[in-house]
Amino acid sequence: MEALAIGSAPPRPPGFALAPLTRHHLHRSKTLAPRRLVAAAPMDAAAAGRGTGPAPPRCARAETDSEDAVATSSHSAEAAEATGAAGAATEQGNGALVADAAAAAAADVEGVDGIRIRRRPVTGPPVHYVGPFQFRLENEGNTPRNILERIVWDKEAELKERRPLYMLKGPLENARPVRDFVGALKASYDRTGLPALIAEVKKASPSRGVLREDFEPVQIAQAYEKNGAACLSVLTDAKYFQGSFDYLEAIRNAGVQCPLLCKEFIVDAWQLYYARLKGADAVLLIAAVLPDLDIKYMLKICKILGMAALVEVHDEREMDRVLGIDGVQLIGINNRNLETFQVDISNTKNLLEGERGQTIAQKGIIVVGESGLFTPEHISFVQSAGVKAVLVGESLIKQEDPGKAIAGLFGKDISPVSAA
Ligand SMILES: O=C(O)c1ccccc1NCC(=O)[C@H](O)[C@H](O)COP(=O)(O)O
Repeated sequence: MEALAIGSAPPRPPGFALAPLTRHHLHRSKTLAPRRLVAAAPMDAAAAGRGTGPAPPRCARAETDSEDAVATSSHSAEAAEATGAAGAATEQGNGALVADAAAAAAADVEGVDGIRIRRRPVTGPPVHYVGPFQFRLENEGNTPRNILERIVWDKEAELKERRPLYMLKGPLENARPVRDFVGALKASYDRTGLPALIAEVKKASPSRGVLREDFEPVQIAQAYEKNGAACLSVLTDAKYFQGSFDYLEAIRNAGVQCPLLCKEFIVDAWQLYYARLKGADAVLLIAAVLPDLDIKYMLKICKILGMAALVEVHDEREMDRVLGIDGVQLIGINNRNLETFQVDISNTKNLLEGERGQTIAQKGIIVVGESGLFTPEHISFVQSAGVKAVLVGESLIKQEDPGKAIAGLFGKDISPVSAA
């Protein structure tokens, strides 16, 4: 492992000097999306708490407003704040023209960075008070369009509370040694001839609510390991998955040998260091959220930290982007549609057909099939599509004995003991 370079400024891999803070990451829509004045909706817990009262009077205009801005990189929101991006708004008269312009702006974001998830609006939702009542002006620019966007915006707000990076330096030097995540997947595949299992320690999810009431992360992790999981994935997001970095740490400290994936919504390099500090051997990088430049930058940091990166894609476009990035060892194909939450495992097959599958084979990339795997037939379906590993949460965690459920999922006992 290379030496950790943490000082007062975040380390920058060679060739990436100042890249995260340049303004080219910042896409600012010059035209305003149509505005709607609404009573504050429960966008978050705090807002929900405040939103109970008599129906507010209709209000024609806000006194303050802000220009829409879409930041498209992990650092661009900070950059925008630093440069005072929020400005006064002007009202648009022609709704159709404005809608067209908003659509063009959204397409422009994809065109520039290839990401589907917009970053936190620089100004946050504009809030307007009339006497005791609170209103929020909703528009396309400040309203998350799907659950992943909502999660990411909340994550960016949550990260404002983080400790400065230099404070992680000392503890990081004493972090437990990193385990070989990719090696464990390969070894398991070679041992069983079946896709290696990354078993997910997942208490709840936005699509399914609470999956397991009596949630004992360490016990579950131990049971997964005993019954043949190659690696574990530990949800650390608290708000939407009821996860915790403490779970990751506790599992690591309990002597579990399986390498651990920190299942977090990474939007900032700081999270990589923190994940490592808490015992992660691998992290998730979501292509829908991160522009190519951020993925490259984060892959370099992962390498410095000795961690693997599971780069997650949802569709052909994201797959093509990720296949164009050097150094990707693991690609996860998520079968869950972010807009509808529907799970369709044929997504894995579709994305591995033809040239893409060939490129993946040539590059020696391990593909991980993610989400919606419940039966041995599902496992063999994604295996024939080309996956060498699977990431499974719900179908195991909901069973009375999640460890024993592994044999049910694969149609046979895959525990190391059974092979001995
Ligand atoms: O699980 C969700 O509802 C979800 C919603 C929005 C973004 C991500 C989400 N899940 C993360 C995952 O990738 C899954 O936890 C993982 O693939 C396991 O899926 P499953 O076996 O279907 O629990």
